[in-house]
Amino acid sequence: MSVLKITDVSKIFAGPTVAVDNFSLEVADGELVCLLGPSGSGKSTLLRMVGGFERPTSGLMTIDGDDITHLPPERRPTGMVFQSHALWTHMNVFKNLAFGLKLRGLPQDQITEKVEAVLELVGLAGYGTRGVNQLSGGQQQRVALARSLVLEPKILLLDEPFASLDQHLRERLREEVRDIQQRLKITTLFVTHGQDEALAMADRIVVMRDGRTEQIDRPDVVYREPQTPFVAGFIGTMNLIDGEVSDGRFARADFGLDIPIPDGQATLAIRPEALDLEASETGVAQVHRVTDYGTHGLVDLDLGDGTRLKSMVGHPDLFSAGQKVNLKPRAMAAYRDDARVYWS
Ligand SMILES: Nc1ncnc2c1ncn2[C@@H]1O[C@H](COP(=O)(O)OP(=O)(O)OP(=O)(O)O)[C@@H](O)[C@H]1O
Repeated sequence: MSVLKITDVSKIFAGPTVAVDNFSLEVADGELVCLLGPSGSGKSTLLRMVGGFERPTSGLMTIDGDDITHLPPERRPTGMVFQSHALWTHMNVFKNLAFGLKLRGLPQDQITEKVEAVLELVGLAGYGTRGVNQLSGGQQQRVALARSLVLEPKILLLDEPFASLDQHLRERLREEVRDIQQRLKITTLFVTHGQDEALAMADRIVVMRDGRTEQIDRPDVVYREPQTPFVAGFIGTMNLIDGEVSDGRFARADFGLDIPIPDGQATLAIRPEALDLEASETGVAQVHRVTDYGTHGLVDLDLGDGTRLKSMVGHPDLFSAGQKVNLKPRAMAAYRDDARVYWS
């Protein structure tokens, strides 16, 4: 059952800039969907429209069947957490969380009960009397999350909530938020331009480009079966090589396998972990650099014309700069005119 339904929504800013272009999406009950895309692809604008902070130029949005397209934020069953948490620094943690409940006219004992429960949920039990400025960045972001959750929204909207935090804390918080989201089974729309975050947290990822959907799928599917060269290049590390295919063979480099598509231009996509190397004095590529990461190695290769490729290897000590190698892809995809025409 879908809770949130976005149908043909567009947002055109003066300029004109088409920030969101005829976008449709259904989010199921309890699902966490990540909007992932490069800067300017319209993620934040879309999220802000769902939260009521931006008015769509056209289109329809419903929550549980009710039209919310033109409702102000406070009349929607949504809770939004912003990148900069926007907590009230002149109030302590408890008051920050209690504020919205007070506006709703809840009695004090219920307010206290709900605030304490949500502080416990985000791992900040006992922090109620702390000033916001006496908290670390990560704790402040937990309070911001708690402030949304305490109002028990049907849909949680998160706009790059970890962007200002360091890598280590970001990884911890995304696990915590995912745990909380799953425990509460709260339907969540999450904006990020971090692919790791999307792959780690999402039930489904919407890859956005120029205000449109490039692909919607489960994280593993987006990673393994990117439908367009844009998605292939955007998610994870990918070797993308343009060239001609003729009689099933890639003209620029012999990969030793047939690519069964009609002759013509193609973009090949091969993951570094799917590109095996075989040392050979007549190899088609030359090793440029070998980096040993301990758990694995990364070999940078040159196809001879300046094209760089990467191969992930289990034994980096077998390779050295200047060495010639043959390329043995175990899996690849071929794209033509922005569509996937072959994959193995
Ligand atoms: N208030 C505004 N007025 C005019 N143009 C805007 C406004 N807000 C956003 N835009 C434009 O709309 C487009 C989409 O912006 P948006 O912020 O939604 O992208 P984003 O994918 O969230 O990017 P980022 O990851 O950098 O936050 C951009 O071209 C942006 O310049």
